[in-house]
Amino acid sequence: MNRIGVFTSGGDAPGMNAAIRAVVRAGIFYNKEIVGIYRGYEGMIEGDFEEMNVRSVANILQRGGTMLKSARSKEFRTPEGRKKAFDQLKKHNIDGLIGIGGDGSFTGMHHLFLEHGMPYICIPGTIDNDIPGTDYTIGYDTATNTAVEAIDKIRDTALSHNRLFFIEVMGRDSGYIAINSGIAGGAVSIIIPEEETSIDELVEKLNKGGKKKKTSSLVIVAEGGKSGSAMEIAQKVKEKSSYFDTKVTILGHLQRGGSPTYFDRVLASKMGVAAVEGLDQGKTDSMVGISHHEIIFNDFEKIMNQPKDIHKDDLRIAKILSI
Ligand SMILES: Nc1ncnc2c1ncn2[C@@H]1O[C@H](COP(=O)(O)OP(=O)(O)OP(=O)(O)O)[C@@H](O)[C@H]1O
Ligand SMILES: O=P(O)(O)OC[C@H]1O[C@](O)(CO)[C@@H](O)[C@@H]1O
Ligand SMILES: [Mg+2]
Repeated sequence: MNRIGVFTSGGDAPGMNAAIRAVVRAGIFYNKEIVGIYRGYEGMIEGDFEEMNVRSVANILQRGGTMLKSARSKEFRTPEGRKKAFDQLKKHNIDGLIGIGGDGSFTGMHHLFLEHGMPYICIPGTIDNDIPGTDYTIGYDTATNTAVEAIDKIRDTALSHNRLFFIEVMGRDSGYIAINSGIAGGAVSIIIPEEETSIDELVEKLNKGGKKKKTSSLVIVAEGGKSGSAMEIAQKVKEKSSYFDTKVTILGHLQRGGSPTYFDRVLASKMGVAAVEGLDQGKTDSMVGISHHEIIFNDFEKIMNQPKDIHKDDLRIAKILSI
């Protein structure tokens, strides 16, 4: 393994830059050549490559976003698109890949490996924390802290105006950001895609709070849930009870940006070094992860066919605390 390509793919996540830096510096430390691939699989198909050196990654550790830029590529989902990407990698003598991205990006690398034998290691970088085989993905801690900061601010207005707020957080089909920002932000209820939510039970809970002189409430809603968006849930609640002055805030992409927390920087640094070492030692079709504070590797087949369990106990705790 002499020349390693590094890229970021899927939604950007705070800490991706720290991971790129770690891959480039560890690669150079182990006498490898490192090639940066711009715009994820889109840039891989087009051959948008650049040689990286120690200085290419100076002053990026603390920055949000990704200096290599990111993309979602439709073409890479096809065997023809992946063949084009592989031809570009061969043309540039790249003999191993380190991709930083979410479950979709990992699946893409797996297909490239199956079809063309390109060795790779995935570094889990997504705010969603929705990849099995690691306790944490890069960006999740920062995004959840950002959500909590926003929730605290909304609470000020909720309290001052006696309002009920529905706050929608990101997480595609994953309730991680919702559960933990909900616990940290003192939400009365947390609605996640992994669990059915009864609107009647929610209204009953809110009414109960109202009777106990609770004048304001925050409900955290994860996007992509079966009960609908925060806007739709708020509407359904309004139809069943006119008791509340109701507002909706969608936090959206502000959760994806900003300077990474210390946790995400350290996680990204550890995972970046481990990915280079793993690839150099012959590991492939695998993802670096963290479990009980230890760096681990998991093969694609072992982890990607199982759902990541949402912590049922966290939901239980949220329910106890929101009486
Ligand atoms: N099943 C698949 N087969 C081949 N390529 C895939 C597949 N799924 C995803 N990809 C590729 O990976 C890219 C990124 O995937 P996706 O948009 O799902 O984001 P992700 O990596 O899961 O990150 P995030 O969820 O944080 O945005 C896709 O645009 C596509 O090019
Ligand atoms: O920025 P885009 O492409 O709209 O994607 C939004 C999605 O990306 C994420 O931020 C990360 O996967 C999800 O939480 C969200 O559903
Ligand atoms: Mg994903």
